[in-house]
Amino acid sequence: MEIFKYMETYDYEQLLFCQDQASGLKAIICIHDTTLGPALGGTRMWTYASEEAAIEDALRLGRGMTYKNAAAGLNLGGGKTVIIGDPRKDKNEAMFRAFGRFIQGLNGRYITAEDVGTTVADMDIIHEETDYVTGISPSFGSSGNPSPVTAFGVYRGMKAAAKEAFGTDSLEGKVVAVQGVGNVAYNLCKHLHAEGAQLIVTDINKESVQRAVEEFGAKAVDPQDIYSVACDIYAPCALGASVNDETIPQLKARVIAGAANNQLKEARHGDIIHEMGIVYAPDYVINAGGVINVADELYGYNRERALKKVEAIYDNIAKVIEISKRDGVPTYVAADRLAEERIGQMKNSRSTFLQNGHHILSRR
Ligand SMILES: NC(=O)C1=CN([C@@H]2O[C@H](COP(=O)(O)OP(=O)(O)OC[C@H]3O[C@@H](n4cnc5c(N)ncnc54)[C@H](O)[C@@H]3O)[C@@H](O)[C@H]2O)C=CC1
Ligand SMILES: CC(C)CC(=O)C(=O)O
Repeated sequence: MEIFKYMETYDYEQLLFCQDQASGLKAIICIHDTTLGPALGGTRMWTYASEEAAIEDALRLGRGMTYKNAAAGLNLGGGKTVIIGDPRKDKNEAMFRAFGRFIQGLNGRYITAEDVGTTVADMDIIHEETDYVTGISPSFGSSGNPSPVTAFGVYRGMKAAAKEAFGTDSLEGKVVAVQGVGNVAYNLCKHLHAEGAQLIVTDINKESVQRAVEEFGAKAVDPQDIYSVACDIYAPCALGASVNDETIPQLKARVIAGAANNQLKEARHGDIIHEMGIVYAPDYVINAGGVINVADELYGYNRERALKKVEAIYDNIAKVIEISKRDGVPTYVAADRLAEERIGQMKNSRSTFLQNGHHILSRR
């Protein structure tokens, strides 16, 4: 990968490699765009097949956060971190302390939170070194684990997409195929089960599947079979790129609505599903509940206020569908237009000179 070429193509600001030998920390922080404010995005810990795969993930996820935060109406830019390692084996206190010091060194340009492989406990350790971390324990006045709130937002967005596809936003009796029943999807399943949806689930972790079977009466299938099951809604809630050339021909669903980031392997897959008449709820619009929740900490966390904003993901998905129909474009393009319009307007207003920080004559 030609990194600078890639950064230039998608207008990235900064990519940082952080290494701490004693703790084994290998982290890549990507700051994509800070037009709207400091870059906020979680930290993913994963066993990447190669360093290149980790860099690509950081870059894609960081850019996704710029669009997510802009489309959600947050005054935040986009960034993300990936830590290379196995979250079940390689974590230690010193690793997250070292990482916290690197974040502190950015002086507020980047604020972190949880993502796949990291927990509230990890954020609490980072907090020992920096204030630029959200989703820490509620005892600090923070919002805690973002996953249940992300799930609530996905549930709301799924209803809006269902309204478009089925003429009603009731999910009662709808069959939902859920890929990955981790932190977010477990909570999503709770909402869906309560509304009377039928669940088909899969996960590479057998215990997670068993929990969904026992608690929600879900039907379990093998990971490779989740794409082809007879269902109304496909909810990708594991990792990215599950909508691709191999899986699209297998899909029976009329709606794709789930929590995973970067669901489309490539943009053209969004065009294909659009042509097939599938209603796709763009990933970064529907899964913004977590970031909306942690961002509320910047104003003094108020859960009621945060949940009200997350509830409105229903309206945001409806708006994206409306733009898609008005402009005759797939929903992923409509979502990009929504985000880019806001960033573009702010970029322009920021071109006005303002003397921030030191006085221009302070060198005297
Ligand atoms: N946690 C949050 O608040 C937010 C999460 N997301 C995204 O939602 C997705 C899920 O996040 P979490 O629930 O927090 O992560 P998680 O790690 O708790 O859950 C992911 C689940 O997917 C399973 N999985 C991985 N590969 C799989 C495969 N090939 N087939 C089936 N299952 C597989 C894992 O075993 C795990 O149970 C991720 O893409 C994450 O980036 C997006 C916004 C916020
Ligand atoms: C988990 C969130 C709080 C932020 C984030 O990284 C995301 O929305 O993907």
